[in-house]
Amino acid sequence: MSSITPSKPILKSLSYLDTTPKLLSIPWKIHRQTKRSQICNIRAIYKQESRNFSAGVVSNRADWQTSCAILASNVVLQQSDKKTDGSGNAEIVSINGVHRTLDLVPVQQETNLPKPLSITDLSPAPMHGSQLRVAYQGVPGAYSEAAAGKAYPNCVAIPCDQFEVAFQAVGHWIADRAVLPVENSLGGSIHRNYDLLLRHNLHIVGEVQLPVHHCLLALPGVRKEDLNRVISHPQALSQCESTLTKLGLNVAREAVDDTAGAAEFIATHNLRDTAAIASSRAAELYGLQILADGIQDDSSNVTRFVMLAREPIIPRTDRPFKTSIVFAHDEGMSVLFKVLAAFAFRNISLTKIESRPYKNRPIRVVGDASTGGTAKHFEYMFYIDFEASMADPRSQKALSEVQEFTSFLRVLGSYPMDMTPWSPSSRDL
Ligand SMILES: O=C(O)C(=O)C[C@]1(C(=O)O)C=C[C@@H](O)C=C1
Repeated sequence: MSSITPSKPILKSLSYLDTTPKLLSIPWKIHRQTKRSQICNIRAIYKQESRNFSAGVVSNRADWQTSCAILASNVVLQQSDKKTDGSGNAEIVSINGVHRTLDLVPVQQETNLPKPLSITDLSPAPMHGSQLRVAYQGVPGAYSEAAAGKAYPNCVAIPCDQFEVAFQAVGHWIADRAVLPVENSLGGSIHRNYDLLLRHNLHIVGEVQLPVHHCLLALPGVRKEDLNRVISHPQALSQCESTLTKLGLNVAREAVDDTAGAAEFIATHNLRDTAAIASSRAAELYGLQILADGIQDDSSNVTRFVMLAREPIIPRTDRPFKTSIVFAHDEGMSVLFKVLAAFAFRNISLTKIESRPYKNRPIRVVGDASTGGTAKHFEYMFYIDFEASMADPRSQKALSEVQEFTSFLRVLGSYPMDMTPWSPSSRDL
C-alpha cells in the first residue's frame, strides 16, 4: 500500500459529485494489488501486447497503477459476488438478463489487465505527469481503446464499463478526455451517444475515423461446427450479419457491452460453444484463436469517434474544421428547411443530420380539441455536423440565423476534421 497526494483538489465520491461538490485535498488511498483470474498465460500475452501496441496507448499495469486508483477494489468484490450452483462446480452468470450455468474454469491465474471503471468507482484519481488520460467504454482490446490511441498516441487509456461513466470520469477530473463512437459506415448512428452528448456538458474537441476490421474469435481448438452462439456489441453484430450467414453460422446472436468484453467473457468462462466478434488485439489479449478474419460485411467499415473535454478548443481557420450543433424548434412550418438553407446559402456543406426524440417533451398536441381537430406530433432534437469552423464568419452568420427560428441551440464543438486517409483493405485491428 502506498499513498500519493493529488496536486489538484479533486472530488471524493459520487455522492458528493451528485449534490454540492465538496473539494477535498486528501492523501490517496492507493490500490490493493488486484487479482483477475481465469485466463491462461494472460500476463505473458499482455506484456508482449504492451510492447507491440503500435497505436501507443499506455496501458501496462505499472502505468495504470500510478495513474488510476479508481479501479482497485472491484475485482475482489466481483469474485465474491459470483453465484454458484451449490455444488461449487458451476457458476450462474447472466448475459443480457439471461441466466446461464457454466462450468467453472479450472485454471486460476492472476492477470494484468485493468478492470473497467464503473459508476461506483468514481472516487478521486491522482494527477500524474504530462500523460493525457482518456476514458473509453469497454475493456482493453475494444475499438474505442484503439480510437483513444489513434487520437492521442501515448495517452493512458482508462476502460469504463458504461459510456455514462466515461463522461463522468472527464466531468470529475478522473480523465482528461473521453472517446465516444457516434456513427459507423455500415451500422449507422449510435443513437444513445447522441443523447449523452446532450445530457452532459462536455465539448467535442476532435474526431477520429477508425477502420474496423472484425474477427470471429473462439477458444483454441473450437471449430465453427461447435458454435451455438455469437456474442458481441450490437453494432459489431450488425456490421457482420451477412458474413455470419455466409459462413453458415445461423446461430443465436447475443448482444453484450463491447466487442473485447465478449472475447474476455468467452475466455473467462471457458465457453466452447460461443464465438465473439472482436479485434485481433482482443484475440491476443484473451488467448483466443481467430476462426475467420475480416468478417465485416464491407471492407470499408469505418467507425467515427468524437473526443470530449471539459473545455472547448479555440476554433481556427488554417485547417479544415467541423462544427457540431444540436437544436430544437417549438413549432412552425419549414423550420428544418430554413435551418438547412442557412447553411446552403453560405456554401457550407453538411456532413451529418440526425434526429432524436426530445425526451422531456416527446409529443406535442396541435389543433383544437373542442373541434375534434387534434393531431399529435413527435418532438425532435436535430443534430447537424457542418464543414466549417466557428471562427469562420459564414458559420457565425448561419448560426445567428438558425437561432432566430429555433427554441434551443447548442454548439457541441468546433474541431479539426480527421483528414487521415485510410485503406479499406488494411488490417488496422
Ligand atoms: O465494442 C467496442 O469494441 C467498441 O469500441 C464499440 C463500437 C461501437 O459502439 O460501435 C465501436 C466500434 C465498432 O463499430 C463496434 C463497436
